[in-house]
Amino acid sequence: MQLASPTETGLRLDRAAYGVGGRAILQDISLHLTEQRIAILGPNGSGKTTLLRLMAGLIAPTTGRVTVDGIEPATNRRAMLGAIGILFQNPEHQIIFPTVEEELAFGLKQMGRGADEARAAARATLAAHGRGHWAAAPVATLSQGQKQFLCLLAVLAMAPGTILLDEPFSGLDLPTQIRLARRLAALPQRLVTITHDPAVVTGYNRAIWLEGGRVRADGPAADVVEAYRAEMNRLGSLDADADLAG
Ligand SMILES: Nc1ncnc2c1ncn2[C@@H]1O[C@H](COP(=O)(O)OP(=O)(O)OP(=O)(O)O)[C@@H](O)[C@H]1O
Repeated sequence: MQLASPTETGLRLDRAAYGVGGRAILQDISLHLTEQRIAILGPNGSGKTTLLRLMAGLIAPTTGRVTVDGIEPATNRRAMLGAIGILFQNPEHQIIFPTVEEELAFGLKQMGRGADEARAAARATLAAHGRGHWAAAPVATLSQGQKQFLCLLAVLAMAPGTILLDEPFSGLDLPTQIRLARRLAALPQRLVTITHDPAVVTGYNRAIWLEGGRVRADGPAADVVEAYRAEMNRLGSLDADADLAG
């Protein structure tokens, strides 16, 4: 196997852009992400989810280049299964099978495992996280937080080197958020996390602030989060003034 050179390892975007129907959604994005904990910040509609979809290869850049360890994800979906996992904001968009075990086995089968091996690995993943009793459970009987955890287990079962998380805590109650945060913090994988909540990225190495489909700031997480928080507070106070004036 040929190893990627240091300039190719990690997630790279070289002048990547993405547009739909002539409308630019992401523009001129150049990033080389090698850190273990990376946050993506930005207001609604700034392009965060689209950026994760580009990184995962779910969409291809309209112009420019995206690579994961030197491989273009959109044209090498199979190679990406073991390289990059994505946890969507809404588990309902991720889950497609009726039972927990089938859901977990699916990704493993996609990676080329036989049906029996995939089922055994699915059960092993559940057992390793104290959820062996979930195997035969209909997914419909799980709560929102349990479904979110199932989606995380499905990603972990495939053991990707990088996990992309789109607002992993949205819609979860506080104890479930705390448990999930603890599990995520303990993972050895590289995490790229979209969030609106600066508290989520405490201890992160790097943060990227997107605005209008472009990178507005990129640097140490603490600095970017502080600048982002100050700007969001400023915008929030402008809204309040407008309300008073109205
Ligand atoms: N396939 C598409 N077709 C048309 N417009 C799209 C498509 N995908 C994204 N957009 C638009 O691009 C913009 C960025 O969307 P995106 O979901 O990436 O933003 P976001 O920063 O994740 O937003 P949010 O915080 O609200 O989830 C939005 O205006 C969205 O409506």
